[in-house]
Amino acid sequence: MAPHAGGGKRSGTDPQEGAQRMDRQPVLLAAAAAATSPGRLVPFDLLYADGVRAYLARDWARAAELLQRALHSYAGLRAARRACRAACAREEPFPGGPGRWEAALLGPVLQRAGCLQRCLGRRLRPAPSAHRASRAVRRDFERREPYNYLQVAFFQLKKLDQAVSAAHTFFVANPQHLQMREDIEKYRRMSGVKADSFQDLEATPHWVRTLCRTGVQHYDADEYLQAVARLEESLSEALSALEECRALCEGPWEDEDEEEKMQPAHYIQVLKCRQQCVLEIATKPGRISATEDFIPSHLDLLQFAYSQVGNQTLAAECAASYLLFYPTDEPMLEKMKQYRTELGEDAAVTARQSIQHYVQRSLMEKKLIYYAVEHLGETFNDPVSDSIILIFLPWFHQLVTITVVRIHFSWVLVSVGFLSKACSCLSVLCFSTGPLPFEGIAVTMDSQQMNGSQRVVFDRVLTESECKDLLRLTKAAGEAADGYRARRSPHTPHERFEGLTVLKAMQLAQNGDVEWRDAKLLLQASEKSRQIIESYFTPGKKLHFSFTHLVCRTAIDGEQEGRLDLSHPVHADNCLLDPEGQECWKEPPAYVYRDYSGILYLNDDFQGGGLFFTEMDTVTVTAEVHPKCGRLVAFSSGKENPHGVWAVGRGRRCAIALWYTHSQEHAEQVNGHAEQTLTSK
Ligand SMILES: O=C(O)CCC(=O)C(=O)O
Ligand SMILES: [Fe+2]
Repeated sequence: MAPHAGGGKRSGTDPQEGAQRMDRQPVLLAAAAAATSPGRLVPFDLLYADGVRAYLARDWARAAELLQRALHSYAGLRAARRACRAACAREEPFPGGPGRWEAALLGPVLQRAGCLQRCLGRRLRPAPSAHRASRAVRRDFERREPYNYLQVAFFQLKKLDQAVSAAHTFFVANPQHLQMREDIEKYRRMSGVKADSFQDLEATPHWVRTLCRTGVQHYDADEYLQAVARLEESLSEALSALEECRALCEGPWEDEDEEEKMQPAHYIQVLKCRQQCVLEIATKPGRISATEDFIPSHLDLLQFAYSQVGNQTLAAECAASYLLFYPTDEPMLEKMKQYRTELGEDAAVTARQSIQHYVQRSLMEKKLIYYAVEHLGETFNDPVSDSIILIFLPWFHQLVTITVVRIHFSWVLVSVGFLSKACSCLSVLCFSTGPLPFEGIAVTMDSQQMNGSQRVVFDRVLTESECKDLLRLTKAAGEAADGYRARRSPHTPHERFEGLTVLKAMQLAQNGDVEWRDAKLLLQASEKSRQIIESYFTPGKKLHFSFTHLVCRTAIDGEQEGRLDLSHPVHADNCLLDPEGQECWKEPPAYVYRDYSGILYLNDDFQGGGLFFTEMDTVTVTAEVHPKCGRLVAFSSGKENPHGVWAVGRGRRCAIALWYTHSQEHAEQVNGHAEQTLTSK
């Protein structure tokens, strides 16, 4: 059975565009046919066009070879650009005083142009201009279209594992592609397909995470030599991931000719995007210790591991590097003192150069952005969390105060389409989060498996009998004398909607309409979810209840025929989605202070009602969650997590919707009061 019988062109742009160009340039065609000589990169669009021709002629072996070479050339070209951008970025001057800020912003623009041209000229043979593929072909590569052809070719060649990894790689970038979804399902059912063939060949090396995890495992097992080796590797991977992220901040270029003529406004966008990279690398990718961020926590563990294997010099170097992030960290300062004594006062102890460079560069780029905010009317919503801001003290405080007063917090979100793209690659790094505070709970899906960031599914948060009790609570509340009845859903005329808050549950218990035990269970379930979500996403940083709502959605019989709407339209929980503008406005009436959302499901005996996540366009589905008793889905409440609920076609779907905030000011008091009342019962 062929996944695509007929093997015709299925989607994407026509690579024959490249072929037309090829006809006009026979010399390059010869180059495409020739073996790649060292240092020579055959233009990827030519290889692609040849590959697709072979594909259409059903010459599978040649198609596979050419398409693979096209991908290889494309990767080589990107690597050359990355290397040049990195090299030219290093040349960007660090200004010395306030008078030179303007020059610092404008200077690099001019300098880079020349630098990039020279660098690419040295690296790319034939000349850089030969590598300028048409926009359509570039788009195909961005969408991983060559893998779509490749999987068919491999399948025909009976190279099943390669077909599967090509299919998977394509699917990761095109999760809405139904045909490929079906093919993947077919592959999964085929005997002879290994589970580990489902690899994303374009992913930030998946082994980074493995490295990091094994590093921590060795550390936990007191195997410090091995721990040091693995942690050093994963730290250096993180730093190169940062370079990669920074390089991606500068593209994709609409027109590569533009690349050499970068405008100041674009440079500022690039700087903002790079700040996002700092966030993605230094914080979000996950904490390997309970409270610190990715890079500093590596340094902390390394510092200890080196001291255990007797290398005090390197231990001291890691401690000094760590202090660049947390300069007032008492325990580390204490250790530093100890290392100095052990090594002798004369020994020079300095932070690692790579870490110094990272910290200094982030700081300087942030300064440039704030300069632009202040003087050039730029807006900036600083993505970097307050723990990282410590790096920027004391300078940061002073500047923030001035800036904040001047612009009255009117920063808006950075609207750079490529930003999320550039940075999403990093959220797959070592996502090993804080330990869960309860036994028996399983993480069923993490952000990577859900194709997004800050998303997770836990199972077994409630037992079957707890779900039953809570469902009984919803029934009893619905039947209560005070008319707490289901109304038509605010979201759809085809469903009824009942909502019960913790406070309401208590009042009903007081009236004897529901059981105290069940009302108490509602509170306990919310608190348990809060603790799970806090320890998973924000260990060490308190999450308060913002709002808790036990919601049931019931299909109205006889009103489901031909229904096309959703039970809950796609939305983000703390901002107003604007799919056309690819924006999400963090302003009222959105609940802007909500930081994390959770939904704890109670049942699955209904039809439809799945929760799904989309891209900002609200139509490209990236992940789905099927409700069932005890399943808790949690995610950050912002624009990175637009979500909706499929129509409930039959039955009643109940779940506790939970929202949390870091802001004490917006914390819901009800749960606190409820707790006092209920614990006294
Ligand atoms: O019930 C669900 O699965 C999601 C509900 C939701 O997104 C909301 O109430 O904001
Ligand atoms: Fe929501």
